[in-house]
Amino acid sequence: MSDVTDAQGHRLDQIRLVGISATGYHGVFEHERREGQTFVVDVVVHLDTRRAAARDDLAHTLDYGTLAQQVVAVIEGPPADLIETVAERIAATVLADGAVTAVDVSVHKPQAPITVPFGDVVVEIRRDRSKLPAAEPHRPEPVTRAPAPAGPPPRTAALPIGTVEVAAAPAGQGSPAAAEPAPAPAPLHAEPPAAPPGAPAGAPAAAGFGATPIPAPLVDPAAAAAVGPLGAAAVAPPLVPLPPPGDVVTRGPLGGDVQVHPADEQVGSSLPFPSGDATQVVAPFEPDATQVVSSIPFEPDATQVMPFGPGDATQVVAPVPLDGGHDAGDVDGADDGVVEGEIVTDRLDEVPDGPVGAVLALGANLGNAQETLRTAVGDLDRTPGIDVIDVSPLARTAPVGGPEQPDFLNAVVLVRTTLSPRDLLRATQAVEQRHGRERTEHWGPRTLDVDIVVYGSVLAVTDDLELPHPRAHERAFVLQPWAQVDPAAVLPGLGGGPVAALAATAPDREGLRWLALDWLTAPVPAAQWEEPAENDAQAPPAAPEA
Ligand SMILES: Nc1ncnc2c1ncn2[C@@H]1O[C@H](COP(=O)(O)OP(=O)(O)OP(=O)(O)O)[C@@H](O)[C@H]1O
Ligand SMILES: Nc1nc2c(c(=O)[nH]1)N=C(CO)CN2
Repeated sequence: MSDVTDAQGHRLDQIRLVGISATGYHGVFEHERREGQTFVVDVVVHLDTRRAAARDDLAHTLDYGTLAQQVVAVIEGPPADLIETVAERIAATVLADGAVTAVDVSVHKPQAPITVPFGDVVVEIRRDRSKLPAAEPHRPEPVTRAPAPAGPPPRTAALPIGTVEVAAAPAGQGSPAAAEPAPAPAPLHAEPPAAPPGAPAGAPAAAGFGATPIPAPLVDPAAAAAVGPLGAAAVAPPLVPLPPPGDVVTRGPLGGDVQVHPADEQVGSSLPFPSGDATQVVAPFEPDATQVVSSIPFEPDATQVMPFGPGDATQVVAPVPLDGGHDAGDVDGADDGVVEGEIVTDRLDEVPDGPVGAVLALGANLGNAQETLRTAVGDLDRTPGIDVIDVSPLARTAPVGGPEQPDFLNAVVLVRTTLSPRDLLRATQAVEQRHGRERTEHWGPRTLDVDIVVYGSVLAVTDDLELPHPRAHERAFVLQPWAQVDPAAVLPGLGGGPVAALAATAPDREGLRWLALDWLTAPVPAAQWEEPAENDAQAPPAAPEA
């Protein structure tokens, strides 16, 4: 495949891991699921290896030993019908490391059930930060698990709710062949994949897709492929002992060659480091206050800012003006040297270097609510600096708080924005106003409400804008639609966590009824408003027949 370049057009370095083989149970045919066969994988990781080289520090690159184990875990993990799916899972796993710009994955199936003599069958894909994988990364189980039952792993498994933080297996733990099957990745879309080459007409569709407790997200597959799971970039590779220096070409632990290819030969270990210290490439999301506090400036690096992925450094924005006139703790505005009338800006006014994923929650319960929401989605998409990436199914929800009022219609919209957080707030408020929003009563009825649920992984508390939205973590009318459109989403910050799990326990979850998947294009039948079914809060309507 062609080279991958950085923003300046320089070829990126590569780590190649070739010929990793393991037994998997992937395939359309029953005998493939039963007996298993050998799968062979090649991976080319595109990244900048200079930082690691300059510091001679494994923490700043991808550990190829871990990479090999992850590949084996996917091969040996939950069966998929297609090697395309296996390739996506591997790509997602590799891209979960924020140091990686792009990855090429080839999955070979040399014993494929093809009825004519053949040498090999290979699926080769490239995924990067704009063409994201259409599968979830491999997430290792916590190490204290009961032994896996004998025999091939199950054909389907539950959505790995609650396994957002990866407890990576320590280096050398067990042989790869003895590794347990990974939990089933959550599918990104509900479209049944086509039968693989060689499969007879009418071969069963992929059972691995959509067979999760949470219904498959109801999105256009093309859009789904462009949208990364929020949790994806939070997965940090485990650290293992540093290999001997200078092993430019060594034998991989699984027999394949692993090669490190610096792209720029002149770059030596004494290279002065460009702006941005390693501390900026921080840490996966940790729901622990002591972990999320960081003093880094709000300068999302374009290569780190992943749509809906907290791969960028966690940013905590205190209400501090850029001129540094405040103490960080000085939030009361008193004696702060601010001249009345002066425009005070803080980091929420800073424009990001590249597009940032944000999640917007829309609600309406006055007027023609569905029409309002539909128009509002269009308004948002037409706003310069905002691209609508995906829209959740529509939910009818019982009002939470406030006076007695009609039920709401709620939906969640995933956007990518180049606006600063505060400009995004202004833009959403402009859309509210366009639809006649009046603020008369706290939590009162409204023609349109648009809240910013998250903006990248920014954590901020200021007078006019709080991120994530301070009540998002407890609102099923936000969490349920969000989990539908991004099942792997993780709400950052205190009280945050996997959105699907939060949704399942949110106090207002019983008040939610799904209305429509295709609500942007089709009217909601009035009958669905009147007679919500019992206990259907977890189940949005089935996708319309193709
Ligand atoms: N993340 C956020 N998204 C939207 N508004 C926010 C956010 N954080 C703070 N605000 C502020 O909240 C103010 C009140 O917003 P709004 O009138 O929409 O509240 P509400 O919808 O009635 O209640 P809730 O905030 O509980 O949804 C806005 O003027 C805005 O400045
Ligand atoms: N069901 C429901 N309840 C609410 C909603 C809402 O959008 N849906 N919004 C509120 C304030 O933003 C308060 N209560």
